[in-house]
Amino acid sequence: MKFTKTSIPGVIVCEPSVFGDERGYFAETFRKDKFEEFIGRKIDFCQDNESKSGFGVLRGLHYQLPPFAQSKLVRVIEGKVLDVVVDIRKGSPTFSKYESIELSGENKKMLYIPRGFAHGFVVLSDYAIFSYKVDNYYSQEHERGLLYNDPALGIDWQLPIEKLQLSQKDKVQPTLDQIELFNFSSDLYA
Ligand SMILES: Cc1cn([C@H]2C[C@H](O)[C@@H](COP(=O)(O)OP(=O)(O)O[C@H]3O[C@H](C)C(=O)[C@H](O)[C@H]3O)O2)c(=O)[nH]c1=O
Repeated sequence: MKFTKTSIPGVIVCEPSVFGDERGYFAETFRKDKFEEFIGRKIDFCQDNESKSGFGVLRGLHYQLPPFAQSKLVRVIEGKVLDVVVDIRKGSPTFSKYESIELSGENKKMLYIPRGFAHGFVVLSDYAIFSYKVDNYYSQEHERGLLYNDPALGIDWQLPIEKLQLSQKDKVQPTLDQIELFNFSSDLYA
């Protein structure tokens, strides 16, 4: 497993070793020991999620408030997405900054997203099967959103707006200046 830092400290690209042979391939997609060694923190993922979406579907930007804040390890099993994370931790040196990366069944890249970030993705292939681990359970009461095209974020989703397909909920999410932020200083992992 290869770990690579990104422009936002704490957001990490993970690339598994893929062992191909005449039958196909094998890859270890998660190793708790190696993962914890690199991020320097214990991690206890407690829930796996999977979603399938067609071309142009944009899911996000979503996060959960404490005490149900979630860190995520996300990957694409089939297809290709542009994955986007936004730092919404008040006081963070990278507050309001975003990082984006193409994740695909082909490149097998994964992204580790710490607590304190809004997350979303847009599907760039005909369809994509998206799979991810979270370290806190789903809590509808603590679920929040951020408007995907908030001008304050300036996210390049790579597709023209007319190609995008969002849920009604995601079309009307609040903007950065309206949402309840995380505190960079508080320990989100207590
Ligand atoms: C997230 C979640 C949802 N649900 C139920 C709630 C709804 O009845 C249904 C669809 O939920 P939603 O439209 O919020 O699904 P997504 O738009 O894919 O939400 C996800 O989108 C972005 C990419 C994220 O990072 C979050 O993990 C998550 O918010 O699944 C559950 O039962 N458990 C869950 O953990």
